[in-house]
Amino acid sequence: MAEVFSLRLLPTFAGTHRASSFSRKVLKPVASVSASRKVSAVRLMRIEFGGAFADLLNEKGKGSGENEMAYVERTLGFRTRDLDDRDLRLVTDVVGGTIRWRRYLDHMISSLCHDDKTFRSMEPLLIQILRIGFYEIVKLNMPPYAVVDENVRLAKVALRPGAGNMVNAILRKLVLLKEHDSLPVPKLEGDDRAQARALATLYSHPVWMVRRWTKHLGKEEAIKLMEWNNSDPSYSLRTNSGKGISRADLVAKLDSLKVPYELSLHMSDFIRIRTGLQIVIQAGLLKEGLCSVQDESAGLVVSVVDPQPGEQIIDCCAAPGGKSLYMASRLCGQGMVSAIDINEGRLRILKEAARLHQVDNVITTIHADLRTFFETNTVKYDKVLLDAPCSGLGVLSKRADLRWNRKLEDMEELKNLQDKLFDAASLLVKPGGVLVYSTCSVDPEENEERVAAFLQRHPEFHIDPVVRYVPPNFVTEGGFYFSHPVKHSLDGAFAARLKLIGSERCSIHIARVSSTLHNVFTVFPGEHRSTKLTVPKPETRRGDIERILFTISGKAGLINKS
Ligand SMILES: C[S@@+](CC[C@H](N)C(=O)[O-])C[C@H]1O[C@@H](n2cnc3c(N)ncnc32)[C@H](O)[C@@H]1O
Repeated sequence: MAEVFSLRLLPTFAGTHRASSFSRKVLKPVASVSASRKVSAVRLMRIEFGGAFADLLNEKGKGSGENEMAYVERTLGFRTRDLDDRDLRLVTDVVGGTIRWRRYLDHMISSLCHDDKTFRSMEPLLIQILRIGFYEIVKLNMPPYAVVDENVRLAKVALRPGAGNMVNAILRKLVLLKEHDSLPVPKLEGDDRAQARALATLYSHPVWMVRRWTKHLGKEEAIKLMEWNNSDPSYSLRTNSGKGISRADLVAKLDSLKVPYELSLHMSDFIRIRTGLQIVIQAGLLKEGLCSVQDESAGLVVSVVDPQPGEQIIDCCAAPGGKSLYMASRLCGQGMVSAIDINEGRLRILKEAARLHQVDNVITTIHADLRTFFETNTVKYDKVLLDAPCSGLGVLSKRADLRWNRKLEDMEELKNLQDKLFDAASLLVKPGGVLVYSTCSVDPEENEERVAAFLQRHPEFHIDPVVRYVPPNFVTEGGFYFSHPVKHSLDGAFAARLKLIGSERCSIHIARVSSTLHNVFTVFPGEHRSTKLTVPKPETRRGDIERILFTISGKAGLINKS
């Protein structure tokens, strides 16, 4: 398709361009720069400044091209031809890799600039073009002079001739250094802090993550985890048995599309693919509801829940619905999955997917904040899944941009939210029922530590070891499920299965301490444990067991006054 030129003024990207870079007209033909390179540069701008996602999974196959082209036109001032399948793969690889290696690439780019100020004052689009060039030369080992040539041309047409000259000078320096095997990389020396900074650059992660992982895992394991996060992600497909599709049916489809695959070792309805996801998307397998993209590590969380036909299940943080859909399909049409989420838009996606997967007769969506849901809800469930909002530190290989968006401060906030949601979810469990707490994090503070804190507040629950539900190499010493990216070559995930004791097994004793304080004792016969809580409500009497247990969980204000 012929290139089309625009004479419009170029807009800013969230105010990040310098004025000189966009208040000018594009006059020169730009056909000589590859479409994938132009799209990659613009997509990187969108991800860094416009909140877009790094992966193309969020796009609906080829149709996304139109969207992409509109962004290209708005940012660069000219259109480019539509992307073909090969271009799409290239964009996915270059964008994912350039984002992952950002810290490492920036270190090298700034080392090859005159001074740090030159780097810091560069236009954002110029930085993206340089990052792409550095990534292609250093990590993809592409023919260096072709890379230099193309990136110089892109800088010239998208910015100005001077920008092209700068790209030329810096990339040529890089090529020379690479040829002499003397790339400017930091040395692993000095005290812990200096080493953490060096590791953060060498493996391109935020320093706080490196410090956290070296503390929790040790240096060697932390490095292995970072290497995993920097590797190309592989994906799994789950066959949609709810629609009567078997794994053999999906295998036949993949064969006909020539997409290489491996059958999952752990789950009978999963297939792993290393490459070819774009082909699967473009062939319409997801759109037709034949399968879902779901990591086996997430599927194993559903195995921990172990949905059985006829059960009432509630998925407390359900959207966009990967686990709800899988649980629904395992109910074989009998039972119910109530899917709550606070995010209405994401819940709509879940509803649409349920229809597509023909499990909408089993799934009911509820738009609510779990923290207050119990105030109006009276139903109790056999199984309660809390797939809590978390840092996502187990899925950094798939979510290339996430590492740069997460901040250390998020962790405290997330832990508080997780505790609140955990307490709220516990109120939905039937006596004798099951509560599963899960995350896609590898961080013990979001996993084991949250469970331990919960059990302190809720002695009415006890750990039900997951050994009966997942393969033994996924079971931790504490009886939890844990998928370790390096050990299992899957995303990181965690799940604890907790059981609420039957109410008949718990007795409550209330002793008056003073006119304003009562001690509430819950006694668990046969479990050799009891808990005591001093309740500051003189009116508190034997009352409703759940309300008292709720009191024990720390919400004394909600105790039944009757
Ligand atoms: C990890 S995601 C859930 C992923 C989902 N289980 C799946 O498998 O597709 C966490 C979800 O929690 C939801 N969430 C966060 N705070 C919530 C709250 N207070 N009440 C209900 N949902 C909440 C978010 O909107 C988000 O969709």
